Amino acid sequence: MGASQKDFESAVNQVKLLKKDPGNEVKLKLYALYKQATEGPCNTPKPGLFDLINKAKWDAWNALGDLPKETARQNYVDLVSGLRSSSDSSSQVKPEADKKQAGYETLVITSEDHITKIMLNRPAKKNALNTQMYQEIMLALEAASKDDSTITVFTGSGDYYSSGNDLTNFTDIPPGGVEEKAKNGAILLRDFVDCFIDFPKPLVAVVNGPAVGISVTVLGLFDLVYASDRATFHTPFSHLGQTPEGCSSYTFPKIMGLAKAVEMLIFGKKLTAGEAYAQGLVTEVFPDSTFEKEVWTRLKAYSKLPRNAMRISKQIIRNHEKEKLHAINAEESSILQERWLSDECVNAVMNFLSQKAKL
Ligand SMILES: CCCCCC/C=C/C(=O)SCCNC(=O)CCNC(=O)[C@H](O)C(C)(C)COP(=O)(O)OP(=O)(O)OC[C@H]1O[C@@H](n2cnc3c(N)ncnc32)[C@H](O)[C@@H]1OP(=O)(O)O
Repeated sequence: MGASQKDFESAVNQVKLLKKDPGNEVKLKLYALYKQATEGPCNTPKPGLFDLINKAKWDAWNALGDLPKETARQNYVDLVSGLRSSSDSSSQVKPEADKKQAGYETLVITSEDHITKIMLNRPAKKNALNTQMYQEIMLALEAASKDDSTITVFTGSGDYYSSGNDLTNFTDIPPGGVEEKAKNGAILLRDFVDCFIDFPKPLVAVVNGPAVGISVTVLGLFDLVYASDRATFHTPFSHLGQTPEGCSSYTFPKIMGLAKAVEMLIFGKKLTAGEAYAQGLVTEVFPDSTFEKEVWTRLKAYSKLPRNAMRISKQIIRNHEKEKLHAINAEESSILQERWLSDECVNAVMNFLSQKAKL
């Protein structure tokens, strides 16, 4: 026997109580099954090209064709039941409360041994950077620049360092339309990268796993980059109809030479940790089995060095290029503002959102 109307209504209520966000793909399935169960086959007009969210919803509903209402109702109830069991065993990192700084939702920030650690904490989304995470990182860097730590460390929670810009950032269109969205995105990007250019203390990346897009490009503004041998470095900008950011159009050719930078930034060649080390992007690679232990032992020793000497040395090394980096950041952000409106970029993002096409 199929699910009753009461089972269905109860499942609809349970969705609102899920502890863990099931992700866009599942939300689309739930939406489509709900519409099919309550209204039958999709017969509304297809939304326009730029109405990304409603188009994705329409596509999901329309894909169910003539599926009977009763079957849709049963499939909805089964899907929710599966989600409830996996939501109960959610595994986001929850460190000891006394060391953790409050007020951040997408980051876990701890201060210990003169080290402020900023951990990207959206493991279920491979630590993709959504708008909130960009904003929280800027706040965290501002706070770390003033706290009593000597060094600041970025790392990722779970198996990824970060999968780069959260592609769903493109779907939340404001009343001013896609032009306003692109303009706001360029301002956010510019402000975000400026914080890395201006950061006054030694900045360290502990790259625990694969890194994509903007999480790779800003590494050129870090002072140390330690990588697990599981890490990879990927900047698939052309595949996404986009162009380099994070000052990488300048820092990468400077770090690794023009030929290797072009392979990464134009052709999207993914580097292993060993290759990234050979090309100067990574300071040192460690076996994954001993990565955390070796890196943190090293960083704890470094963090005891005199604070002012380290800060002033960073200034001497970096300050003469700051103005240039700000100008490059402004130019890269403004070029991206136009790119985000291009068919190439819109199609690539829609492709990811609708099919979850993998790189
Ligand atoms: C202010 C704006 C500034 C913008 C600056 C410009 C920045 C540019 C960039 O950073 S370009 C790089 C953008 N990133 C990507 O294109 C990566 C897209 N993701 C993938 O290709 C894959 O997810 C993967 C290879 C990273 C991992 O694959 P796999 O191991 O098979 O895992 P899943 O795909 O199942 O991922 C799990 C879960 O996470 C969601 N997710 C992963 N990465 C992103 C992302 N970048 N944006 C949005 N969502 C992402 C994925 O959809 C899954 O979600 P689900 O469980 O299905 O809900």
